[in-house]
Amino acid sequence: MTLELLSTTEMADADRRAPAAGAPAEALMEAAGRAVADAALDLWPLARRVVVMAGPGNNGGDGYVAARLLAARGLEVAVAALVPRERLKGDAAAAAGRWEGPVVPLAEAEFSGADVVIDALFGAGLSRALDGAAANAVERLRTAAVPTLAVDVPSGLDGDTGRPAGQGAVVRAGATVTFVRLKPGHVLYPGRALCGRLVLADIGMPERVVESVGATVFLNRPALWLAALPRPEPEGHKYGRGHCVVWTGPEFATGAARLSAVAALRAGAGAVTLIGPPSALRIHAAHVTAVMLRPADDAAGFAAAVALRRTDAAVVGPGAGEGVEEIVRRALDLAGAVVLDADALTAFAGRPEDLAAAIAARPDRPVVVTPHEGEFGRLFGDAAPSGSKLERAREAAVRLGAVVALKGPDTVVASLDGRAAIADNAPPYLATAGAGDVLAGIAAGLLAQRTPAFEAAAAAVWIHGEAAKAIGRGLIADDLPGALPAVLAALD
Ligand SMILES: NC(=O)C1=CN([C@@H]2O[C@H](COP(=O)(O)OP(=O)(O)OC[C@H]3O[C@@H](n4cnc5c(N)ncnc54)[C@H](O)[C@@H]3O)[C@@H](O)[C@H]2O)[C@@H](O)CC1
Ligand SMILES: [K+]
Repeated sequence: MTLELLSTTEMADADRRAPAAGAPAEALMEAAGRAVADAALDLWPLARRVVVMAGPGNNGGDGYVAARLLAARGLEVAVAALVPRERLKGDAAAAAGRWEGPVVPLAEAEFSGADVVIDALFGAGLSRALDGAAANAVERLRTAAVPTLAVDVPSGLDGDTGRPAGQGAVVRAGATVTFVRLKPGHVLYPGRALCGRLVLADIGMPERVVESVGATVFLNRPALWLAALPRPEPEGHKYGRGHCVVWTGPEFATGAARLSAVAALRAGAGAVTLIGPPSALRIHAAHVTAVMLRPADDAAGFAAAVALRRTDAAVVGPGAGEGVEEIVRRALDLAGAVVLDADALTAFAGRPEDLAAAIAARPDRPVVVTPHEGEFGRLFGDAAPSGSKLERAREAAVRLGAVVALKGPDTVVASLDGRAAIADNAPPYLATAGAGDVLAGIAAGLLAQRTPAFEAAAAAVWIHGEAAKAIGRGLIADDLPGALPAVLAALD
């Protein structure tokens, strides 16, 4: 699968440029309709009766093409039209003109007799809520519970945000056929769930047209960052693979920091040191062997411990405890790269500009912040970025001057240069206590080896998801570091 995700504006741009590049719009529509018909036959081979809901634009045009091709294959097809055919324009009008079967007004369509409903009401570019006969049809379709194949997106879904356009109704599809490239709304929740199974169809859009729109959002897959991952040098020294430090909080909350430290080591850091109160280090000593321990009672002690040896990456946050602002500041002062998570972000609750200023004081050294939604909300307080998850992660990256991994089932990694990666490989059982601490450690382990920040964060997110998949149900965070070698080996 190609990695670029096209925004609806970029997709419309590509549509406009296609004819000059040798791909006339009517040929693209014919190919799109054919892909829809093929998917219907493929996914529901026993279906005999099909209702095609056709909207006022080109999405409806694709529906008319699919109707014609399915009828030609002997299926009983009726079109349920949102607007009379005479009101269609351009290619959609031409496609509707070639449909010789029955057309009923959408308001009068009967879904319960159909084996499959094809939803060609609206495409990914819809910006306002479905209303009138369209909204009503979505509700009737829901109660009829007929399998539904969506064209481009389930109608009502905003293809950029993955949320209902204008907070209106959205079709819940069993499968969705989209064209040329996936859109962010196919991957971001709740869109991903509403799409059902995704089919990406090649409709003959010239590749150079897609390249010319300059996509900046990508599916998070190895091809995006593999070339940036460290390759151990055969003659390398352990410090050549980077030294990572992890701040540990008090003795009764050591687990999180330990998960980060072990994950950083597993991700390939040459050496990892836990730094913190001696009482906490005694607990760590009972659990870890390869991780080094260095006592420090406060921020000054932390700074002294960090300064003892070159520190290529630092993790502050997992199990750090309250009031770690000063530890964060020292880490930002002294370490090569810094990963801030959990308590480190909460220490700046409602003061994101203070964190941004501390980050700005160390230009050219990477910072990755890894909030979940709760930490994100606390950090930004009343001035929290709004919009889709993609927009919020991107705005946060710019405001903080850091790479942001906004976690969840569709983790978005946003860089400062506008690139973003959306993950689609996290299994649901990854939502478990301590999993985020492991993610912070993987990112730090990669950063310690000089992986650039965006690539390190995106790779960490993907690797973390794959490790979880390898473990399966019953996963606890303690299992994740041990699952990393197999995932990393598969990348070699
Ligand atoms: N991307 C591509 O390369 C191709 C796209 N095609 C199809 O073209 C579609 C996009 O076509 P359009 O841009 O015409 O988009 P739509 O088919 O979604 O229709 C948009 C039309 O609906 C109107 N509208 C928007 N919101 C409305 C609302 N809430 N109530 C009533 N009317 C509303 C708009 O004013 C506009 O006229 C895609 O979804 C896809 O199915 C294909 O035909 C072929 C190639
Ligand atoms: K649709």
